[in-house]
Amino acid sequence: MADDGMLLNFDLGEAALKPQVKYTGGRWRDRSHAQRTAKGKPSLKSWDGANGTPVDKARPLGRGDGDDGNDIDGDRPVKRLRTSGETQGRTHKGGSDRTDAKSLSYMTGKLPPGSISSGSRQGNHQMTKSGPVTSRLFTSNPAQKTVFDEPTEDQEPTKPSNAPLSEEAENFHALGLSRRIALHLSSKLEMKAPTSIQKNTIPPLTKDDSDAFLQAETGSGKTLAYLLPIVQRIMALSHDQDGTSTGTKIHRNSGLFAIILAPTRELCKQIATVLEKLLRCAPWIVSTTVIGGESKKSEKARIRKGVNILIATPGRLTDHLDHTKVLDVGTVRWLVLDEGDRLMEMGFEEELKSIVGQIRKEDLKKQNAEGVRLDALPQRRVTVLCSATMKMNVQKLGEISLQDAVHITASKSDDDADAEVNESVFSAPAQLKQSYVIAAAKPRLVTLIALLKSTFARKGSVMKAIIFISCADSVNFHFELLRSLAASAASEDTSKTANTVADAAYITSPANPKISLFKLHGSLAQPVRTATLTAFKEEKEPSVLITTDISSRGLDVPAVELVIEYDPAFSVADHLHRMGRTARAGRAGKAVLFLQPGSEEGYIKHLQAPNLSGQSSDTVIEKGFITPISLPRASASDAESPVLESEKSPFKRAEALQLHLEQRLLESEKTGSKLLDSARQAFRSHIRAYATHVKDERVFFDITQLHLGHTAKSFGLREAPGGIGGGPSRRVIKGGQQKSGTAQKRKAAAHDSDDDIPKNRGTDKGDGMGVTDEEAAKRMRMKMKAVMSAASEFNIG
Ligand SMILES: Nc1ncnc2c1ncn2[C@@H]1O[C@H](COP(=O)(O)OP(=O)(O)OP(=O)(O)O)[C@@H](O)[C@H]1O
Repeated sequence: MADDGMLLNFDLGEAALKPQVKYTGGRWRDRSHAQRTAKGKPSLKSWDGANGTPVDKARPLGRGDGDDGNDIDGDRPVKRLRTSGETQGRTHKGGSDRTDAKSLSYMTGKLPPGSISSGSRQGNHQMTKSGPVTSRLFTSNPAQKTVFDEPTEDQEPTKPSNAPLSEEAENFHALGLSRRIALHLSSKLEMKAPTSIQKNTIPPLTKDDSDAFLQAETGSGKTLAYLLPIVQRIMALSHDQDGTSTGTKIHRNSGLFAIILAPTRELCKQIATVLEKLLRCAPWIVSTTVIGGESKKSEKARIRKGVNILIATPGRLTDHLDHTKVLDVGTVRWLVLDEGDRLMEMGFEEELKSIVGQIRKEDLKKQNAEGVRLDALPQRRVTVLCSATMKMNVQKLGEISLQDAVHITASKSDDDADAEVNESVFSAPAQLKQSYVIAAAKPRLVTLIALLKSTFARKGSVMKAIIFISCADSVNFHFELLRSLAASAASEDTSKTANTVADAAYITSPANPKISLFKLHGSLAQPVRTATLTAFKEEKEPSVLITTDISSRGLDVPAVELVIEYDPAFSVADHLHRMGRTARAGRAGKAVLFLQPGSEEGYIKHLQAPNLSGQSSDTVIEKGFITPISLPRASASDAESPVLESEKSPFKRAEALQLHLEQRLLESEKTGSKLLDSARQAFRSHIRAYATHVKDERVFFDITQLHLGHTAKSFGLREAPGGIGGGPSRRVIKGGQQKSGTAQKRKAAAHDSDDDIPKNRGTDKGDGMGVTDEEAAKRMRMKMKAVMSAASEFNIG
């Protein structure tokens, strides 16, 4: 019975069970009174002997909130027993926050309506007959310290800080771009005026030959800020400002003039798309990508045919520099390092040094192979470093790559720019509405579902949302858990996105009966990654992308209106990049950060975000589960979705949903769906990933404060699985009690599927998102060792 999900959810207090006397006949009030007198309980108020304080009486066996029409307390809301250490001050409207065994078991299909099972409650756990326990959702959660501000009246909408400037004030031609480009931007790309960073970048980069460090908010148009001057100056070889031909013909074999490096394949492809659109006004200029995960042979062939602008991941470019003889960097005038801090963070320092070194080593050719003078191009090699945030490692990258660089920001004056640098206010776009939810570990999962459910309750309120999760295993699990069962059962789909796109369950509403669910992480094959991202961008129905930090940088999907950080980012800079997937180019957007009560609450102040609003998981659950929850259909042929209709209050629905999810996991063992295994694996990787927050922020994300049992519940597990660093199966990390085998720890670290850590650079020299090899494992161990110093009791470094 351990795993059959038959739960006995009765609250009998701490006292030993006494034999029950059953009273029949007469009025229910008299029966109730007699029953209570027999138990020596004169009134409904009881006394908590342990605390010496009066407490609300726990509900007797088998009496519900009216589920069975046998409610002894009539309409009076029945409160649950409060136990020590439990969150204080919760008042759940509409009755008890717990769900009776009877209704839950009925809901999970294990008990017929009307039947009652017996058992005993131990602490805050529910016993099944054979002993294993399942912890209740709303009890024994750590108390939250944060006091939420009263919601203020609707304020004036904040003026977007990353929007294009007004057309009257600025235009691209006035900044020094040719009429041809300016016309193309306004007529074909619908860009009439530049953004601030474009306004400040285009003039110096089109006229001067200095290196530059571009820094501006997410979604402020940095890509075009560096691309436009490059295209302008290459075009100037063959056409003057008014578009008149200079008589010089430039074509794909005229030389490689610019190399753009970006940390992920997705970002490279995105930059390539922007550039392709731009080059439609100068089709004689040819660009291409060289990125990991694609055929090196065809990349070589494209390089041989000739290319003027190359977009690459550092690993793959180093590979081509070493092995592709036709790759001549003598004519290269620009090296752009997009998302510079991320490039360094991913461990590409050696590759970057090698690339910069090789490009500098080559003599600068003043004319190309055909003898065409390259005077319109910079007379020295220009390096442009680009990021929304600046970490210390960017400084190092600057030292490696920049010489006499100018620092260009979106600010109006140099003074403002200095202030930005000094104060490190590389903030989120002003119009982005930032908020956080304090959710304890146990109700985290249902809180997420409640948030999504209220998000999609109204048609058109949100079209696209992104959920950030710390590691690939956890992304896989949450995708499988939240997808429609009918879709996974009937999987005859052989397309690339067969396992990464599905209909969502649980979060649909009458207004949005179809919501598409997507998953993306670095352990997926490159064609799957590309197809999934394209499908997400093109999806017309409301859609949710569950992803790792692989999507946190540069990804530009303008229709994203909501970002949820279900697992907090590993650093504040990453947090800014994640939130920056919404509120782009002046659009509105919302970002919600999940934090747990306790040390994580300190992160709120650390963020120093203006107008950051907070709410409790109770509030989210109340809003989200105000209407019944649709459970997934068991098969495609089921006409109606089963709905949790028997549960009437949002909190009862939340508990019922949690039990349903736990039940699904247990039943998956029988059906062979591997959901339980996936949950266990996700849990392990999640714990490991939690230990990799940057050192300065580990005071908030303190692994010693994590309660493994409670965290397991957020993965639908009834107990914490073993295998975290090779230790025993049930552990609570507290006070450095943990010990585990080193060999297994190394193994665990080496197989961590966290996308934040490059794994594949020893062999394919790609972008670090692929199969683990020995060298990568060694580097990873070193990195893990470094980041794990504060978690030594966890011993997985
Ligand atoms: N002048 C402009 N007018 C209107 N839209 C623009 C303009 N410039 C860029 N955009 C749009 O703004 C969005 C964000 O641009 P981009 O991806 O270059 O931002 P970014 O600053 O590089 O962001 P991140 O730091 O997140 O990578 C894109 O959808 C782009 O098409």
